Amino acid sequence: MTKLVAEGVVSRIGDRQILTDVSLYAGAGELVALTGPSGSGKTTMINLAGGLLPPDEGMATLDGEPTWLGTGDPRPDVALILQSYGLVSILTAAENVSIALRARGVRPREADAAAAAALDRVGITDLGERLVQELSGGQAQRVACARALVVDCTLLLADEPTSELDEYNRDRVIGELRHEAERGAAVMIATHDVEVAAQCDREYRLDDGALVPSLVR
Ligand SMILES: Nc1ncnc2c1ncn2[C@@H]1O[C@H](COP(=O)(O)OP(=O)(O)OP(=O)(O)O)[C@@H](O)[C@H]1O
Repeated sequence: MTKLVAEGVVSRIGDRQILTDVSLYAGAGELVALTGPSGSGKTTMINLAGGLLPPDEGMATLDGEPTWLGTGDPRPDVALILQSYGLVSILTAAENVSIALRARGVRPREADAAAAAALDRVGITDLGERLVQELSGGQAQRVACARALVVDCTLLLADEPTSELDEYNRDRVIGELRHEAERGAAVMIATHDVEVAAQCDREYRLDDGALVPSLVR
């Protein structure tokens, strides 16, 4: 069974400790919330779990293998929804989603069909041909969600994936992340939104880089 495990993770920037001895896990089929005030270390933990950053101490593993590959690129079976989206602004919404599959060796025609279906899942069927730079913040955020949904990943890490969405679209996106968990992925969502955290199965709360044990559920 797929499992993300972080054990004793420490992250430093210069002299500052950003994460202190963080241990957590997310198993296949689970939707796990990572909450905490602004600056508490959620993005750092998501990036580290996704293999974008190496831990200074401890380890993050997926199915027993380190998520950090030494390059800053995530493993192909890991999908991330980044806080900054990380979309290519001069490509269309559909191209941004399709590219995630093409980069994994899927044939263009198949990738394009899957991209259209993923845009449909997040309610932006009609925006496929629009350049990302012409989209609203909430529309672009849903393109970033579609790009993560399309790859059938084993670990999906989402950093504030609904911060720009109205309630309807927020619940729709969380519903799609739930589908990914039901399909067998482990899903971790960093969020400020108590409504989003309430829809998750378990919650880890960070405060100033450390887990708050009484608020782990
Ligand atoms: N590149 C960086 N250089 C210096 N400090 C950084 C850097 N990235 C993050 N930090 C610091 O690390 C701490 C944790 O940041 P992080 O973005 O992980 O928090 P967060 O909980 O995701 O915040 P938010 O909810 O505001 O997105 C903050 O104090 C931040 O200032």
